[in-house]
Amino acid sequence: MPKRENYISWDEYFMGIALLSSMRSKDPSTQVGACIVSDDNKIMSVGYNGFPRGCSDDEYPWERSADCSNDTKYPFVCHAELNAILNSGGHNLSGSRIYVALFPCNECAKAIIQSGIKEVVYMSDKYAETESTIASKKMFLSAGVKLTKFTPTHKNLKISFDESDV
Ligand SMILES: O=c1ccn([C@H]2C[C@H](O)[C@@H](COP(=O)(O)O)O2)c(=O)[nH]1
Ligand SMILES: [Zn+2]
Repeated sequence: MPKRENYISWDEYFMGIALLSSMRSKDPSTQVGACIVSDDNKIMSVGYNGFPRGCSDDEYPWERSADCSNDTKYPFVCHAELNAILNSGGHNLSGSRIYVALFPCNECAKAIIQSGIKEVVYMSDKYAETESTIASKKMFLSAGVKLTKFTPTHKNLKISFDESDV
């Protein structure tokens, strides 16, 4: 019997894991997932955006705007990329790549560069016009981090939990 032909690429596999991770996010507006992969295609860590441990999802605010910035999510939420870096358990991330649903902000860009990650594969760049993203791109360029827009060959992937589908 010939091998299956319609299998997913490495990029689709790792971006798929980043997107699956993002589905754990409680952020009602933007769910971000990240997956860090070694140069020999081993998954080193994953993360998604959420409040730090001990900071309840039900007590901290999910608002995008308020009179006081501490009544919004922004000072408190830990970004997907930073969570993925912190979740890697201190492993050497030099030469790895990170798959992200959303182009990293300037704070995540600094953490990505300092941890030795060499490539960012991103899907959405919806905040491309913001100062944060412009600063990220400037730093990535200076630091020699490769930026790759994710180009899938499959438009959608289906995951079924129906055991009769196995
Ligand atoms: O690099 C990034 C940038 C943003 N995030 C998270 C932080 C927030 O939870 C959302 C953005 O919310 P908006 O309502 O779209 O402003 O995305 C991240 O994880 N990584
Ligand atoms: Zn960020």
